[in-house]
Amino acid sequence: MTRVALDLPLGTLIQGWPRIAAFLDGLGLTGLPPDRSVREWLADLPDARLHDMGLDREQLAAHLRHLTDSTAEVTSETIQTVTIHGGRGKSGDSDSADLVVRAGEIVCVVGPTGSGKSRLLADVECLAQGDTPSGRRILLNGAAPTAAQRFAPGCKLVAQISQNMNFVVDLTVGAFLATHARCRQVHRQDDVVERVVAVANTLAGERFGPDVSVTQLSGGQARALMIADAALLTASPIILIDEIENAGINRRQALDLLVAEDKIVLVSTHDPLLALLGHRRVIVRHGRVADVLATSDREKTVLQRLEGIDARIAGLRNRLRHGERVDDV
Ligand SMILES: Nc1ncnc2c1ncn2[C@@H]1O[C@H](COP(=O)(O)OP(=O)(O)OP(=O)(O)O)[C@@H](O)[C@H]1O
Repeated sequence: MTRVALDLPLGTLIQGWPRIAAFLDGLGLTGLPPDRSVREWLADLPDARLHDMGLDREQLAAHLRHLTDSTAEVTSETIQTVTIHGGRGKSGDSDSADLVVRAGEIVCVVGPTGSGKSRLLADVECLAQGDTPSGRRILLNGAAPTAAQRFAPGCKLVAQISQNMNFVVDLTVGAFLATHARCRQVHRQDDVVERVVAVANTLAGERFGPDVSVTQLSGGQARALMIADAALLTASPIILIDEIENAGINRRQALDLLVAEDKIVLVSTHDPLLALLGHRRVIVRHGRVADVLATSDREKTVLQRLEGIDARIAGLRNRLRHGERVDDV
């Protein structure tokens, strides 16, 4: 077992490694102290308990090591959890908790300007191993990523859709997507291209076709195209989004699309509607994870009201765009 995993709290290990959770459960080892490290727990496990299981301490450690090692060989298709472990803020205070994000979950990152939202996303983007200013370690299925997972260009586990996205190629949307589909060795490339453009058009306010150049897309259209591409064509199981502009893109639909594809989604945002669309939100303060809140039922009701207000603002925006006068709201 890697050092990182041995030093992890049991709770994190169980959440992050589903196979270990099942193994311990099968041995009747339930209700384990979530805050103790594996090393401490193993050392204190009574001999009688081990005897009942027909294992000695070494064998139990060896089984856990085997399960950890075999899950370390994960491919992009099998990333079930991303764990953000052991970080500290700008003044050196530790993050309030480890954060385990599961496939199909949206976690929003909120906090004042300069609080460390982008740092947190960047830590995930580079699969940090204590080598960034926050000291965070990112674990995949509970284990440290292999060198290939971190550095091999063909093994891109994390896709980032950033705020300042400029295309450096001058291709049409169709040619751009077809090139991507070819790189991914996707069958029936024409169908996929058509599907990505169609889905992007359901997200973007203003429609665009496959023949328009990517450099001519508006900010909202480019973001819609990248989200549709990330959901339908990119193999990366982890998607990071640095804000989705509120003008001209259906944010709920964009996130639903990624969740339907079982992606692990982290979104940094200042937008209340987007923040409440997440299943949970991480509150970042002075560079540190200060809290993690699950979106409550009352907040979901607030979200519905916000979406109503948002739709009215969108309607108003459209009328103004089309040169109309607005005498009422
Ligand atoms: N945990 C940390 N340890 C050390 N430095 C940090 C940490 N978190 C953030 N910083 C530094 O603080 C600065 C601001 O952080 P960052 O850009 O991530 O903030 P932000 O919340 O994304 O801001 P904005 O909302 O303006 O985009 C950066 O220089 C970043 O490197």
